[in-house]
Amino acid sequence: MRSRMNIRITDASDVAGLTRNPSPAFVFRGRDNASGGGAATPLPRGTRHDLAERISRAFADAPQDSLIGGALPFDRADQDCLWQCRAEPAAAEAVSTRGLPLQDWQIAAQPPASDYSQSVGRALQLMQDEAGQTDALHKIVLARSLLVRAGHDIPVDALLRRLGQDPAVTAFRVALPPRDGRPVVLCGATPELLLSKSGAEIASHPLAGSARREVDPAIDRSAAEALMGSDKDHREHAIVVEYIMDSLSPLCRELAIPQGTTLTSTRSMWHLGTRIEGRLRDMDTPSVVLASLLHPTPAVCGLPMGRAESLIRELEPAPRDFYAGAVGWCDAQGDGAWHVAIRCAEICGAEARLYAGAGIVPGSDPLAEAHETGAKFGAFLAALGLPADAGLAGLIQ
Ligand SMILES: C=C(O[C@H]1C=CC=C(C(=O)O)[C@@H]1O)C(=O)O
Repeated sequence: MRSRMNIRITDASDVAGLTRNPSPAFVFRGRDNASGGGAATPLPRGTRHDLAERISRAFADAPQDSLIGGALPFDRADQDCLWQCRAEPAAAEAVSTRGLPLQDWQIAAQPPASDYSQSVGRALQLMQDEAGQTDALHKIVLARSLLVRAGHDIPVDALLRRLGQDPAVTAFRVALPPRDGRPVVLCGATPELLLSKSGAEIASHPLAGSARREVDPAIDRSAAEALMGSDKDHREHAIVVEYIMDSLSPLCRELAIPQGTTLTSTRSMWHLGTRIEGRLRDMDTPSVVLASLLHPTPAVCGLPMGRAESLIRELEPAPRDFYAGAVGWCDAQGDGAWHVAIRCAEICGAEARLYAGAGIVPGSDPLAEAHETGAKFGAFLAALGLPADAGLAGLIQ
């Protein structure tokens, strides 16, 4: 199955269609190399309610090598940001590394790590108070952000190149709606496949349950073993797998978990992961529509979903926008790959807002969850040339 692509779209106009934007509208760098090019046009914006209709209309008169790609927001009521363009073979490009490492930078934790721990504590208290009730909260994923300000514009292409050096991730950049007339991009390196589709075959590879990688190989191995033996992390993980199996099963004639739950890793994190594979009943449903049906999984939201969504709104100080949404691409046959938009930042000029979240279930420890989010910032911070442990500032080591 073709599950990873390298897509580059050039010569895009901005989302509002007001100005020309010379930067690519979307780029995905994974194991397979493929790319799209030519003029990218913004799809009319809308929500998941009219997504299938907009996709079908967009492909109706488009050439066979046409692609749609971009970002779905975390909040299902918000508008997505999708682009249409023609696919073209991947071209090797020289990327300047000028601007990295960042110079004259400052980092602000928003909220501070201690406030984040308090919110985790509140969610845990709520779970305890509601235990046994109908509609009780079983899991919530709470996120925090780091605002990085540099003394110069952040070079997104160079950053993408550095993020893509980890073979376990899909590095991406997606042009978002401009802010005050200035270009905004979502850029990151996600390890989590929400959904890929090739013909009737689909796959999903949810991750939940995490431990920070260690430099010393023996300590690193024990961290992995502790994660694999952790009841709390397996409960946190199983909620995601069950949700995805339940959501996909009505759409599939076959659905299986061939290898069970295994350890997976990026260069900076260990995770529990479960690859799910299926065969669709109706192979004409486009991958982006399937992704929007699955999103948001309890790897980024919680269970029950509606309760978790409203508590996230209450406990997180700022809207997530496209963090914890989905990013990906879809071709005219409906095939494509959509990834969970994590380990990423929204970048505008000299500013990047990095996001990281952690799944909370009964038994979670507020301080450990703050550390976990701190560790999840590590890969992005390192790619910017900043201290990888800057997200741990303010936490007792
Ligand atoms: C929500 C994030 O990670 C998710 C994916 C993998 C492991 C997770 C965890 O262990 O909490 C999260 O569910 C994030 O990185 O911002």
